[in-house]
Amino acid sequence: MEASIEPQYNTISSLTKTLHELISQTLQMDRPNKPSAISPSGTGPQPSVHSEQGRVIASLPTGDSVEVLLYGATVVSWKANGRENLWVSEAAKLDGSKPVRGGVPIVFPCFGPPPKDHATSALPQHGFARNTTWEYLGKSSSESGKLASGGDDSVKLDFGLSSSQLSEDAKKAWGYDFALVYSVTLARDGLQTMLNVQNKGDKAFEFQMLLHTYFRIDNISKVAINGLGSTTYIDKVLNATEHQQSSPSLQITGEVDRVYKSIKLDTTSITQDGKSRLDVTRDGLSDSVVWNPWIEKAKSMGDFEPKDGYKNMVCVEVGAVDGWTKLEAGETFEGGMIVKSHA
Ligand SMILES: O=P(O)(O)OC[C@H]1O[C@@H](O)[C@H](O)[C@@H](O)[C@@H]1O
Repeated sequence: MEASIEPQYNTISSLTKTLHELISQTLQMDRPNKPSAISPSGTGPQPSVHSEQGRVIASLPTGDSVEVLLYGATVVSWKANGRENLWVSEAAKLDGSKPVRGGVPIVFPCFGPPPKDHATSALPQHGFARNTTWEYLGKSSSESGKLASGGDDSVKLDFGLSSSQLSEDAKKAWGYDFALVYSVTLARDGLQTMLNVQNKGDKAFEFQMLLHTYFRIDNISKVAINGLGSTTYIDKVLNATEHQQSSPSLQITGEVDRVYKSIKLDTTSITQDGKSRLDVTRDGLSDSVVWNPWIEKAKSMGDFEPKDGYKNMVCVEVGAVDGWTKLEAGETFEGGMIVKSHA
């Protein structure tokens, strides 16, 4: 039986307070590299952050930038070295009417169509996080984490979503008391996106999560995905049967929809013409999905444009999707990725 929610937040200010408390708890967690404040030194150009039309845009003095829609906390652009690294469909809806086809939609609390016999069964495919409007919590600090740069070379944006912000339908379908904080750190040497999941209620819940990242690439026929050799995967194109990838490198020559489980190497690399293009490092997560819809599936998706856009994108999606992660009352989980873009 699902837990019922007691109304937690009577006012917007108590919600904001709770989310800020959550952030400060997050910042106090035992991490190898504690966050440091954005340098107020003023000795050189500083990162800039501004919001406009439901999105938050951060830029570094180098010109690198990131844009995050409040709808779904979807990262819709990440530019590094003058190049866009994310693919967004020309027909993507950015008005909150449906999840964004492109960028980095957040999949939570279920991946794919939820199983009928699970507490998520009444939710839509990939859950509610990608089609709910999040709150911008501010640029609380920069965080070096596995990124080398910090201080003036990086900026961290925090976004929050809790049970009280869900639509009535979503609350009814998944009545747990939770809080999510999504931290997007733009640094000179990469982008870090971390999802912190907290069980705020008195009942355990199970969830899956995934950062459904659409990477922009020049030409799919020149691309290889490396770091998934000797890994077991579920092939959703082949009736969800289980296989093992023997080759260290995957070339994409048709529809691919694979869930790689318990991956041994932390980093999955995308190479183009044999040269490193993007390195995707899992942090606290052990699964990844590789997806390219190819010709027919791209045609069948109304919001996928241009129709031959499958040649310019590949999804490498880090997550916890093999089975379920159980979070006891009061417990917290954190997972995400660090992506490096090679010029
Ligand atoms: O069309 P959606 O809901 O955004 O999903 C896109 C794809 O997302 C991938 O993560 C799934 O593995 C695919 O099966 C799915 O088709």
